[in-house]
Amino acid sequence: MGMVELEGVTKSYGKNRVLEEISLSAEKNEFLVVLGASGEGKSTILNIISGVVRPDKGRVIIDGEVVDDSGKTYIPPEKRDIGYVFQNYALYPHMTAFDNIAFPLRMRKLPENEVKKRVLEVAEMLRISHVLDHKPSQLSGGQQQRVAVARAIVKEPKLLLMDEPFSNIDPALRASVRWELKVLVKKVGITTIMATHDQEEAMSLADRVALLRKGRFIQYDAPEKIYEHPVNAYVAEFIGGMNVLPLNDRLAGIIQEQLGVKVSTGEKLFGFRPEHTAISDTRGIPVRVLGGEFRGEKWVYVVDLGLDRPAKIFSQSRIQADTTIRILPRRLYFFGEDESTTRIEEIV
Ligand SMILES: Nc1ncnc2c1ncn2[C@@H]1O[C@H](COP(=O)(O)OP(=O)(O)OP(=O)(O)O)[C@@H](O)[C@H]1O
Repeated sequence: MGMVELEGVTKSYGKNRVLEEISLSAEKNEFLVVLGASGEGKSTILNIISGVVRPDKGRVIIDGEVVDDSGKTYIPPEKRDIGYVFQNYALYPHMTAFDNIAFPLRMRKLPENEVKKRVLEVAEMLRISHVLDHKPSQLSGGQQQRVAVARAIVKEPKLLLMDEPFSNIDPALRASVRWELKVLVKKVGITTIMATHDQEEAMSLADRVALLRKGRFIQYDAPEKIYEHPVNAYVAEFIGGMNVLPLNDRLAGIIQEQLGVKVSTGEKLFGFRPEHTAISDTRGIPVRVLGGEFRGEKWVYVVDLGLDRPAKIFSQSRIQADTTIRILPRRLYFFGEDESTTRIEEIV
């Protein structure tokens, strides 16, 4: 049994069905990311786990204890031993960083010398010792986030929940703050569930990603597995930006002739990743180069395959716009009528 289990959780707000029989299991010390577009219900999931919101149906189990069975059993948030980092951090504005972090310990009536010891320890770990006498308004976004994380973990909870914890941090700093946070939660050894809409953030942090869409988890797996084996065209595009394109008779013919892969009837879409595409002089799918952008380590080109939408490819060298080239994807994905993945073909 995992540290956190959701079993068949359903939640509606009025007529708006937000969660539909979702189940989830996070192992002890796992870093789980709930990924979904805005409004898909990520915060609702965290709120159900923390106990702020109750499910209509299903059960919530933390460390083997049923904390909500959507009936009589309901353990309130303050008794669930959870640390919560809110999207806007929700620091108490009139308190110093020290007092913010100390707050959950003082609520538990710990002796003041113990409070001080623990606050100083966690502040050092998060490198905010020098700003402990500052009020939130005197802190940078990154420092505020660290105070919020410190406040959430200072009582050594069983579980850490974080709702979009990087959204208020300068994009240039996000990658390093993200990395620090991952190192920290692994060092402390705490089961973490984080909500985000940012697939790159999810991929870089998660042991496993639970991808939420239309009230359900459509894929729940390690980031590499989702990247390599997306269950459908939506996941393929959302995770890592695969080119997903309609498969007409002309393209099916080119794929068979040039890449040696026979297309089956019923396969309606095909896909390939920009980073899996080589440019070939001898064979491949002919495309017209519409334009490109220099990104330092590579060029990103938009190319036209004669379909209703263009594709992206990466290249190490400059290609003239308006020329026709041949592209050779290393791996091709095929999707059926309902857009689920039918097969993956390695091109040799
Ligand atoms: N208290 C509430 N009353 C009514 N509707 C709500 C309530 N809380 C959330 N909702 C609705 O439930 C849906 C899911 O909201 P939720 O905040 O869980 O999504 P989210 O994925 O976290 O989105 P975001 O990333 O924008 O915060 C939305 O349609 C939202 O309007």
